[in-house]
Formats: sequence, structure tokens, C-alpha cells
Amino acid sequence: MSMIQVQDLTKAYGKKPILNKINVSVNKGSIYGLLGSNGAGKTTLLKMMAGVLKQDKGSVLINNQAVFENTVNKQQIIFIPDQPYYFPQYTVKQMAQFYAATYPSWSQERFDKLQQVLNLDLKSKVQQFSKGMQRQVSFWLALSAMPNYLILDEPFDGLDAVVRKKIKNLIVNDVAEREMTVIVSSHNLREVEDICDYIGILHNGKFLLEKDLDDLKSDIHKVQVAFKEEPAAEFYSTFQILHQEKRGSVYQFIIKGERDVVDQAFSQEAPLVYDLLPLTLEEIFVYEMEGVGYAIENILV
Ligand SMILES: Nc1ncnc2c1ncn2[C@@H]1O[C@H](COP(=O)(O)OP(=O)(O)OP(=O)(O)O)[C@@H](O)[C@H]1O
Repeated sequence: MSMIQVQDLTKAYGKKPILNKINVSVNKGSIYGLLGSNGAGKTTLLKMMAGVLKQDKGSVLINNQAVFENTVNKQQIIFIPDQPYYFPQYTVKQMAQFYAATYPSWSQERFDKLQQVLNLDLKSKVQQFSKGMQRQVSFWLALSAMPNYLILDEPFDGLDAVVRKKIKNLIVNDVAEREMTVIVSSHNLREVEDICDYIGILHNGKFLLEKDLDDLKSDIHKVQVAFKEEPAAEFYSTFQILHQEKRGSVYQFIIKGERDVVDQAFSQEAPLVYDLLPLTLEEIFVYEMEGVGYAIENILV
């Protein structure tokens, strides 16, 4: 079931078009990774999904209701912007009281438990924390509010590896245990590939590519093969070859198709060498994009 539905969403700042008829659906209890290079419009899209920025055209529905200025919906959504905001002079505890008053689903028990995980001082003023600690506080508050929807703009920037892992685990647990729905933006595939179920790449105001990662991983293979005799031309029409190289007598193919079909087709050619290897997600994206004629190196480095 799709819980967040974005239809024909269009936005310009002044005369500068940013998003052009964007469509996205995010299923309940899934994690959607929104990728794009700097300035692609990720923040703009997330703000409209969170209902804090109004679109020019099109719609954003959460639970079948328009999200902009919808207070009932907003109590179920938490948006963590790329620079979290805290009231000046507020301690963590005071911020928590503010969240508790704002979100009916707030869980004090969760808040207390997370203190043990994150180990930050309740009585410190949040604005005096380091950038990474402030980010941790934003997760602490957000996850204690038990939102149904969590919208995260470049959330892992400035977090060290240990904290990053902790936070990712907490998010994935909430998704598994209470079907929280998450949208997370990043300019780097590697940063989010371990938690996302879906990935969408935003470029020039449109989605270049939108993929279910499970399908992707199971459907693309790297094959290294040496033939005794070159196969007939028909052989290559059995599946889709995204890329091929030849070194000496060894071919390397990147092939799209079911593994069984690929294995069977090659075994009929009685190859001298045959290896079918998994691809990294990064490789999959590079080959997929090659297929549609775009370069996306900047979000893969
Ligand atoms: N308030 C604004 N007024 C005018 N232009 C804006 C405004 N906010 C963003 N833009 C422009 O819209 C484009 C998209 O910006 P946005 O912040 O959505 O991109 P992004 O994908 O989040 O980028 P980054 O990865 O750098 O954060 C940029 O060209 C930016 O200059």
C-alpha cells in the first residue's frame, strides 16, 4: 500500500524551474532513498513532502490527504532538515518537553531508553553541542515522538561511523517493528544503500531512475566467460546485455535477466570458463545509467 503519493509535482523558484511533474510513491514500512547531486532539488522535494513548502502544481498525499498545512497529518510526520533547528538556550530536556507537547504519540519511555544508547547530557544546551551531537539530538527527539513518517535531509552528514551505525539500526528497527515509513535524501549512494528498499535518482527536475533494490540485486549479474567456440548471434538475444568487454579470450558481460536463464544459456555453450558474480549496487547503477545514456558518477563517489 502506498502511503506517500506524490503526483505531477512541479516547483519553480521565481522563474527557475526546480522540479517538473515528479511522481513518487512510498510504501508503508519502507525506506526510500532520494539521491541526486548538489542542487538537484532533493531538499525542495522533501520540504513539499513534509508539508512545509507549497508546490506550484501537482499533489502530495499522505494517508490520502493533502499534506500542506494539514495539522493532523503533521503530527505523524517528522522532518529533520539538513540543519536542525533548536530554540536558543533550550536544554535537551526542554526540547523534549516541547516535542512531548507537540506530538501526541511522544513516548517518554522511548526517550529515556535512547538516552542510554546515545549517551548525551539532558541538561546541556543543545546549541552548545557539536554539529554531530546536535544531529544525534534531532534523531533522539524524532524517534521518541514515534512518527509514522520520518523525512530526513542528508541525515548522516557529520556523524561518526559508530553513531551512524547506531542511528541506522534505530531507524531500521522502527521500520520493522511499527512500520514507520522513511524518506532519506543523500548525494551519495553508498551512504544509504544499506538501509533503503527503494532508490530514486533526481536529475534536472525529473527522476532518472527509480528502483526496488531487491529486484535490482537479483536481476543483474556479471559474467566472466571463455568459449571454446564463439556462440551464434542468436545466443545474445536470450537476455539483455548492458555492457561487454573482452580481455584476451575472456569476455565480461553485465547481463540483465533471471539467474537460472543466464546459467542455462551459458551452460549450453559448454564454456571453458564460466563465473557469475554479484554486482555492487554502485556497479548496477553505473551500468543501468549507461543503458539510458546518462552519467551519474557524482553520486557514486
Ligand atoms: N528559497 C530558494 N529560493 C531560490 N532558489 C532556491 C531556494 N531554495 C533552493 N533554491 C534552488 O533550487 C535548487 C535546488 O535546491 P535544493 O536545496 O532543493 O537541492 P538539493 O538537491 O537539496 O541540493 P544539496 O544536495 O546541495 O542540498 C538549487 O539550484 C537552489 O539554488
